[in-house]
Amino acid sequence: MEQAEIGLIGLGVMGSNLALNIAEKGNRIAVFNRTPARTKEFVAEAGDLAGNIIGCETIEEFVAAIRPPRPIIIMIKAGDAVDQQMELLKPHLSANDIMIDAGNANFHDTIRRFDNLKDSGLTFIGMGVSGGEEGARHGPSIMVGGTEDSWKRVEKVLTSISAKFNDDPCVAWLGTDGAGHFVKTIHNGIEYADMQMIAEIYGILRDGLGMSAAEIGDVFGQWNKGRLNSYLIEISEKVLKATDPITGQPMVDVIVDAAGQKGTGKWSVIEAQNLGIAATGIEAAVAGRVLSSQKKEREAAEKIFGLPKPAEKPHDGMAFLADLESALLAAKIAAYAQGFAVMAAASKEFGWSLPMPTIAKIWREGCIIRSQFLDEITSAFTKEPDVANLIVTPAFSQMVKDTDAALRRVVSYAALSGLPVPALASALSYFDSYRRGRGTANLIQAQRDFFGAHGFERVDGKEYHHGPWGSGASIY
Ligand SMILES: NC(=O)C1=CN([C@@H]2O[C@H](COP(=O)(O)OP(=O)(O)OC[C@H]3O[C@@H](n4cnc5c(N)ncnc54)[C@H](OP(=O)(O)O)[C@@H]3O)[C@@H](O)[C@H]2O)C=CC1
Ligand SMILES: O=C(CO)[C@H](O)[C@H](O)COP(=O)(O)O
Repeated sequence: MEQAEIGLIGLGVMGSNLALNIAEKGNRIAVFNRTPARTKEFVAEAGDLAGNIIGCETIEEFVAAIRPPRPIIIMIKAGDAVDQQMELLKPHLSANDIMIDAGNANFHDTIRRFDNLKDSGLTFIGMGVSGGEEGARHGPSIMVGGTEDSWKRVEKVLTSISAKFNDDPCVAWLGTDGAGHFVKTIHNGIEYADMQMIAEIYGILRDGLGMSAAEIGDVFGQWNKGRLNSYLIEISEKVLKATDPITGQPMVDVIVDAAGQKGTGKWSVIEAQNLGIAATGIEAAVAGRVLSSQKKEREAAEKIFGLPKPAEKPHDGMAFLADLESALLAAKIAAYAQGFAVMAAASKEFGWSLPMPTIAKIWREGCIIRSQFLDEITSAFTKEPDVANLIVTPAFSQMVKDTDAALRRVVSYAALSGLPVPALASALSYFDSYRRGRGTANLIQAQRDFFGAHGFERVDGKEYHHGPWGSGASIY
């Protein structure tokens, strides 16, 4: 039997769709799944594509079915499962074979796996894949980390299966070892912020203005034709207009308001903190999911405090809807600017030289945060690849100037109505902090010096000084 050019392990949601995508693009692929019944089922359901697929029930059979040197994609549950799978695979591989972890790995694990294989003759690629089930099947955005040589060996097949924005493939080599998985993690962090902000706007429309799910869906449908055009707004409209087949209620109204999370948002926040970058939108989104999951506590608290009466409805409903649209854009700018700032800091820290314009480019199609907005980010970074913060580029500073007043009005309305908008409010505070040359940390420095003799810099000199705090202060 003719050998396959590539192998794939893990026929779950992502792996099975990626395998069909690879087969459809004319590549012969061998597949293996821990539970063999799934492999049989997958091949049986592959239809016309089955001719390009070799289903294997054992690892030995799987490895033998791929032409050396073998590129092998591992698309399984992230974490220990990947280490276990790699250990099972390793003894069967030969020099120059490449193991490609395509799951949502923590980039620290990717660096460790990359280093562990360095002297083995085998190669490791850590590859972020975004786009969910549909993306995997018809064209995901792919973020590759590893050696440049290993990238060149898989570039052709990855380019063939990736999403395309116009004719540009949404796949790129972003740097060594953990670069690809780091960028995927921040992609997901931004995804969390974007989703949280959309949910907060939904909350204002539902609980402040009293709109039905379908009416809110219409609003998002309108916005999707404008500056907020994006996959997440598009699916929000579809979700809000869907009906529960069991009760006939809007589907969204019968879903428990407790969000799951698998780790990438939390990792984004941890890395941002480690790198000293304020990623307030992502932090708010992760905290928002945590609070959402404390449903019983929230219900008990509502019994104690009740809910505040919503503020008086805005007199000009249409103007307020326009404010909400602008507010969402303003907050989105803050979250994306923060995400890119985290990547810039990581690039320096880990020596990756992450290409910001390329990252924005490969997020324009295929991935969950794909949008028109990312094309504008691509243009801004192409003009100024090393800019400190996206919000100071000419295009984005103008957008902020055009929208920040609306964000202020929306956050004020939400605060007066007792409606939680942690991500929108964090974006406003971020702008207000970032653009204010003289802040209030002088008082914090004085307090630190008072209780801990930490010293402070004076506005009229560079050396550290202590204040005249008198008795009771720790320096006396
Ligand atoms: N779903 C999504 O939208 C996206 C997911 N990802 C990432 O892709 C990866 C796969 O996700 P997804 O396809 O959704 O997951 P699924 O739950 O659909 O599938 C999980 C797969 O992992 C296999 N598996 C689990 N544990 C082990 C193990 N110990 N050893 C070997 N195989 C194991 C399962 O095999 P078995 O059938 O035997 O249980 C199955 O093939 C994850 O890292 C996920 O975070 C990335 C982008 C988007
Ligand atoms: O990577 C993805 C999308 O880009 C996956 O869907 C991931 O599972 C999303 O994260 P979480 O489950 O934490 O919401």
